[in-house]
Amino acid sequence: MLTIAMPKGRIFAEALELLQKAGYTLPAEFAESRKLMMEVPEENMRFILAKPMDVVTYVEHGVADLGIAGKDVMMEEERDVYELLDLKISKCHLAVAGLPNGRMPQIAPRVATKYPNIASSYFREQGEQVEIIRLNGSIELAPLIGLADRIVDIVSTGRTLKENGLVELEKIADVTSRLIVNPVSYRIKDEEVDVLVCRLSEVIPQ
Ligand SMILES: Nc1ncnc2c1ncn2[C@@H]1O[C@H](COP(=O)(O)OP(=O)(O)OP(=O)(O)O)[C@@H](O)[C@H]1O
Ligand SMILES: O=P(O)(O)OC[C@H]1O[C@H](OP(=O)(O)OP(=O)(O)O)[C@H](O)[C@@H]1O
Repeated sequence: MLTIAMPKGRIFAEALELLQKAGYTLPAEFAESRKLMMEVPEENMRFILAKPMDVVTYVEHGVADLGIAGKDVMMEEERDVYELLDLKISKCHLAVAGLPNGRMPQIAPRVATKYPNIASSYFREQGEQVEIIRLNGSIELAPLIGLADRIVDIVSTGRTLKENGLVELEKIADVTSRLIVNPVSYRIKDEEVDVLVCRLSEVIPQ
């Protein structure tokens, strides 16, 4: 049996659709239920539902064999998991944004973000020393209220930036969701994992 950690939230629906397209029959209540663990004996699979940032933790600890996680999450922390497939769902990108004409102060510019490691390595590579302010959401608020000079955040349609009068300044990286696997599961359940990978590969959007 394979245990798969699914991310709650916006990736969930797209990931579920991909699994269904790949021919997996999943219970109808899966999308609506509040249950966090569900067995699908006919498919010899078990699903757990986790916060997107936590999926990789379940997989790394081996309590889930596989998981679906955004590339942003994979970039933020180096973890002991393998990336098997780019599922090409939940497309977005990581970017630096700020107020139009908002200058970076010479001394200790502040950058608000949910991704402190990505942001600090990005600015380090640019040769800029910044103070990172970690937030958990509504990142676009930070420059508006004077908490930060820049933000590093996900941009998809650009609507959140636009509606808050911010502009994208630099793109950091493209982001899509990935199928990840625990290294030990990959070794001992290789046949089951390979079947899933093959079936998903055939339905990944181009
Ligand atoms: N606006 C977006 N459009 C497309 N994909 C996005 C967008 N924002 C985030 N993502 C991708 O979806 C993943 C999960 O984002 P989501 O907002 O569902 O989770 P979260 O940030 O943990 O949210 P919350 O804490 O509000 O539940 C991110 O890691 C990223 O890969
Ligand atoms: O370019 P857009 O299509 O507007 O999408 C980008 C927004 O989506 C995400 O926020 P989310 O909705 O997850 O809310 P959050 O602020 O709680 O992270 C991200 O952090 C941006 O704020």
